[in-house]
Amino acid sequence: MIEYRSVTKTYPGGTTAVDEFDLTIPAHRTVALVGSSGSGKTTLLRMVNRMVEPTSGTVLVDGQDVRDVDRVALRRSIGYVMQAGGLLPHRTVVDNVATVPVLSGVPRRRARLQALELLERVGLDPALGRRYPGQLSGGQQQRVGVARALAADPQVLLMDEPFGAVDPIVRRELQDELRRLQAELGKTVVLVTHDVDEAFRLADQVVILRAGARVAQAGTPAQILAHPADDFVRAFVGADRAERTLSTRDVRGRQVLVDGHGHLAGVLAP
Ligand SMILES: Nc1ncnc2c1ncn2[C@@H]1O[C@H](COP(=O)(O)OP(=O)(O)OP(=O)(O)O)[C@@H](O)[C@H]1O
Repeated sequence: MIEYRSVTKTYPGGTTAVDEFDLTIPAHRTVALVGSSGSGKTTLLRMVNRMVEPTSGTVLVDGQDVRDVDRVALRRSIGYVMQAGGLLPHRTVVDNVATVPVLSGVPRRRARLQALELLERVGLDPALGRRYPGQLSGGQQQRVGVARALAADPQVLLMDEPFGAVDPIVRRELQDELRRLQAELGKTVVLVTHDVDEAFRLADQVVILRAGARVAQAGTPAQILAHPADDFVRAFVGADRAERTLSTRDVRGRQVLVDGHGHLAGVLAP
């Protein structure tokens, strides 16, 4: 479980990126922080592993104030996936994945074997382990980034625009993969994205942020879509977008769903 209690972050230049933020993220759930550029999403994420320290307030992971945990130990115990993988270019894929376990004392051979298993787990051929990151596609690099974040078997996974740098088809594949992994592993995932569709697809809870990380609305995707809190949320999620407004029609005795463009969206089960 991750708790933000009245957290504020004012950067040295005077920008208050996060203003009195409160949120509880239950264990084993995926929460998406969504908002436009500069709304404080990355700042919020990085406060969990102390890459950013709050100006005031407290962040707790499993009931423990992160300030009371050694920074290096904390960072190694929390998986972090960033945009474009963030891989070390001069290390092979397998060594990228094995780095944190080796630093934490796992013998190199065992760490490499585990890394090969992890590559398989994220849908990559382990033979790619011998390559360098520059010899992989963007989507493959992102998968390696996920494998690396999982290597220390963390309870918490922080993901900052993890699929931002790939094309829409690969993005969709990676999203499906993450859903599968999440169903299998049950980590506590905090996902930062500016893509509301991605948030709805992946998260149990979605938090929509205005500037200063002020919560415009928090809820399940269904709650937010059905009852947007205000015009800001409505505009942000496009609740009235044609592809989201569905209605039923009777076609030869079967109920079919059509979207606002009149395109078939599905068939209702009898
Ligand atoms: N190291 C820093 N020093 C000064 N100001 C910063 C720093 N990091 C972020 N900011 C400012 O804090 C605000 C929030 O930034 P943050 O990166 O958390 O937002 P974001 O929602 O993740 O944005 P994006 O989607 O563009 O990544 C912005 O106004 C940004 O300019």
